[in-house]
Amino acid sequence: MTAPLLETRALCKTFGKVQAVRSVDLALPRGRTFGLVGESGSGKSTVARLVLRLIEATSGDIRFGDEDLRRLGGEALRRRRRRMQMIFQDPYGSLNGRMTVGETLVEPQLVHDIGTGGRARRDRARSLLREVGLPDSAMDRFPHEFSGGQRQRIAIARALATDPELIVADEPVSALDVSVQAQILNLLGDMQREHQTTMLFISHDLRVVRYVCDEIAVMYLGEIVERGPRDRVYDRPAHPYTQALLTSAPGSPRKDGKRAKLAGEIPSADAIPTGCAFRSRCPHAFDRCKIEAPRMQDVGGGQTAACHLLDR
Ligand SMILES: Nc1ncnc2c1ncn2[C@@H]1O[C@H](COP(=O)(O)OP(=O)(O)OP(=O)(O)O)[C@@H](O)[C@H]1O
Repeated sequence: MTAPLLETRALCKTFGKVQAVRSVDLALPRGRTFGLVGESGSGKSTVARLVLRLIEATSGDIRFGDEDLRRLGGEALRRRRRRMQMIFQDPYGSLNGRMTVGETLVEPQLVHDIGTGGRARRDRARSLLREVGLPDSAMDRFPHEFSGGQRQRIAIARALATDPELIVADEPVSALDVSVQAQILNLLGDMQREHQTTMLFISHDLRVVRYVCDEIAVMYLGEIVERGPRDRVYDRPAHPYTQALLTSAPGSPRKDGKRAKLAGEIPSADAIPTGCAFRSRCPHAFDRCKIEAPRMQDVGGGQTAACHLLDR
């Protein structure tokens, strides 16, 4: 095993009384796609913003390569940022409508001092467009002239323009028509492999995550409750929350009727249940779950989960 590209230890973020991220340990292997799943409000986007240092952590560590990301400032942080890019859910909002596609792809190169001269940068922009399946003629057009899927292609090309080591994709296909989602997921997968980029892929949709991720972590109310290689987590989910998410997913193949669907709403992050945070919705909750928070434990095959049932 090579050292992970990105690692967090006991990462926490509070917004007043809201505990958005609670002691998250992550390790993203280089050149792989790591999926972070959970319902809306589980803290996924906050983790993304923390690791890109768009917001400051309340406590905990973030290591990027051999650097302590939370201590970086000034020029060193700027250099680091060049190696990290984000792809957002909304390709309409994330592209500047007043810039042509060519300008959109040249600008990050300028900001980060990549390439020498306008000509080289425009050549690179055209080659990025071709990579994401758009013609050279797109260079002089504006984002609004493209469909949602095409705009997400432009956003992917822009993310690649600085040759990043890490791409954080936050719900990158959730705003797209279902018919276009698979194309964009394929493209992201191809790009990731081609460029050997490490990707943190965030989605509430387990089907989407299964499609692209090598490893998966499941978040609930700011904590990671289960983690492991993709097939292990899908085929043998150990945590009742993961089981319920899988049973509740549209098109779920699990028709064995043994597993409960996800009941009720996720509690508010400013009133997290004591003990196990999932107990208020867990069909298996018992006394111990009220008083003691379960620790992550090994369930074999590189999979870990935090549930008292595992001790039974
Ligand atoms: N700037 C903020 N101020 C206050 N609370 C916040 C802020 N950002 C996030 N939160 C809260 O933190 C919790 C986690 O939010 P976050 O957006 O990270 O979840 P998520 O899993 O990404 O969900 P979604 O998909 O809806 O964005 C939520 O309760 C949210 O309301």
